[in-house]
Amino acid sequence: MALLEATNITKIFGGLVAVNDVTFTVEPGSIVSVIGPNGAGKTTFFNVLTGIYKPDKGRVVFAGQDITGWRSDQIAALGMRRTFQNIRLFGNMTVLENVLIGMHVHLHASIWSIIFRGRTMVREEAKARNKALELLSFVGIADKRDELAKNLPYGDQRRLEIARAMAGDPKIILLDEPTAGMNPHETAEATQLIRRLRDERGITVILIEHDMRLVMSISERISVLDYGSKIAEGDVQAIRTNPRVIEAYLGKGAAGQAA
Ligand SMILES: Nc1ncnc2c1ncn2[C@@H]1O[C@H](COP(=O)(O)OP(=O)(O)OP(=O)(O)O)[C@@H](O)[C@H]1O
Repeated sequence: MALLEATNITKIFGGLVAVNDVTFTVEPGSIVSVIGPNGAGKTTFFNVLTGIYKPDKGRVVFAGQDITGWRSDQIAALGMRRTFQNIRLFGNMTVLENVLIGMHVHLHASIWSIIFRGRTMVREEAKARNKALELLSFVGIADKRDELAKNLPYGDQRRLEIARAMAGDPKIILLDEPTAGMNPHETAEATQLIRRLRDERGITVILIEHDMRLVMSISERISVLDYGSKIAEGDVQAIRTNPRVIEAYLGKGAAGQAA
């Protein structure tokens, strides 16, 4: 059974059809990418999947439940987490606190009592802190646990976002341009991390990404959007050799890079 099934999703802003009748299925344990030129509707589609927008038409089924119209916190609690194109960390909180925030839907104690060490919550707090530290180790920034998030280098902020997304034990993580602004070395490291999410933690991954080298190296399936519509879907080979995709979306240079 598919983990995520979005059927005939349409989202309209005023007169603009940002997502147009898109059907998209994700199998558990896979890494899939959504690509397309700027303004194609990728982020809007993510926003519909994660409950930030309600679709004007269509249905989203996740982990066997119809989640169409659910709030984003309810969807997160069911096991769908995401990162954002523009990093959204709590800059004036520490790295560790940012991960604890990501855990809050799973804790009985309120996040404030954890941060300010409410007496009755000591045991739960210790468990949460240990888990947060383990996640920071997984993404490779445990040594920075006490730094303010805003002081981390850019690549580490992206890692922290992933650790925070992992904090709720998600079944699936949606990554919106996780390597935007990274240098090639950071991008290679991020690629490894995304692969490890799936291979070592069993987390299904959906990726919006403009870096075609990354997309082609990591994706098992790729869906291509343009002007809100899905114009192609398939494995790397099918997308790489699809003339419409090459000409309209990858361009000759990118297609060469991907080959
Ligand atoms: N809240 C909004 N209100 C009105 N129009 C919007 C809104 N959000 C997105 N749009 C429009 O919808 C279209 C799709 O935008 P979206 O951000 O989903 O594209 P994208 O494929 O993610 O682009 P990019 O690769 O540049 O991030 C664009 O024309 C955009 O201007």
